[in-house]
Amino acid sequence: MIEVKGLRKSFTLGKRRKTRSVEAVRGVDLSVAEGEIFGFLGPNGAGKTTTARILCTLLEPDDGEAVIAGADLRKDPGAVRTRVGYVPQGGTTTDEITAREELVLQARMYGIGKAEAVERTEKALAAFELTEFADRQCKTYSGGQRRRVDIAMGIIHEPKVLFLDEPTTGLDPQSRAHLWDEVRRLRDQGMTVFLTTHYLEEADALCDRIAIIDHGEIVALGTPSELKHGVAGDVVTVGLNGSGPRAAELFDGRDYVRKLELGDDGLRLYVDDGSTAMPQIMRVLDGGDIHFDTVEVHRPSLDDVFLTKTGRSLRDK
Ligand SMILES: Nc1ncnc2c1ncn2[C@@H]1O[C@H](COP(=O)(O)OP(=O)(O)OP(=O)(O)O)[C@@H](O)[C@H]1O
Repeated sequence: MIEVKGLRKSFTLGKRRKTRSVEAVRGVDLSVAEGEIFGFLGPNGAGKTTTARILCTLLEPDDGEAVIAGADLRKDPGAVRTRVGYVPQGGTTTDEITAREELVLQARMYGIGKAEAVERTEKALAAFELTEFADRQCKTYSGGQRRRVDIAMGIIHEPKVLFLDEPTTGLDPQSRAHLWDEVRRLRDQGMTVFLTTHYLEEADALCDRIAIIDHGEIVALGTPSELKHGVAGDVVTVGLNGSGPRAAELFDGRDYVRKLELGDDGLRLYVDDGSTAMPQIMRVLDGGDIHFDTVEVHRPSLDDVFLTKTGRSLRDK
């Protein structure tokens, strides 16, 4: 549904002799399947918005190719525009206008006839649970309600692909969860969703596949579990009192242990899959008569993936 090859974009900053160039997007390749929720995860300034804006025809790339919903970005930007919806960071609603007016206006801007625009508006208001306050000015809405109006506006012309730029920034956890449900509902109806986020939990919980972007380049791509599993495996930590060296000896050379470390907190065993390694570990501990205080499995997070790929934590951003 989205095929991107070698996408590049630089911006020039400053004036006259003091200009410098920022390479916002540096050769991005990606492929998004129909009906997928695809996450573009990265820290501030990584190039997420620039990529999304290019793919929605709002910015011209310096180089590269893209085909979106069957339309070529460079040769037929008009066709791309009718097949995508874009919800920018911060939304598009106007304070003094009501949700109903916004939606009808948006539909009309896409050339949809009046009766049809009104009908689609009613459907969208119901689907996004906005009917109750559809005739109140947008400035009276909560953050979550206003975001739902933004998304309803983004899909009123029934696009094939919806681009959501940081859709849950500034929302409380409950509104965030509600919005995730809305996005899943759109996916279940067959829409392809491309969303940018810097929230690890959002990418993990919501996205079918993720591209991690840093300094304009994709550093990792896959399903959340592929990414997490690929870099680190699981870590089983056995809290021991005194018998650490003897336990380490017992586990040394076992085929399910990739690596082991003896630290202050006990023995750390790096394994492919904690749930299958655990029974074997317990048997070894039992058989060796090793007394332990705790056994814990740590599954790697997307932050571990980011850390492995970039040497930095996304949580510090
Ligand atoms: N219009 C512009 N003029 C100059 N530089 C720009 C412009 N737009 C983006 N940039 C720069 O390009 C880089 C990528 O920005 P972009 O907005 O794409 O990042 P982002 O990953 O979306 O970040 P955020 O999460 O903060 O929105 C940044 O260094 C940014 O300062």
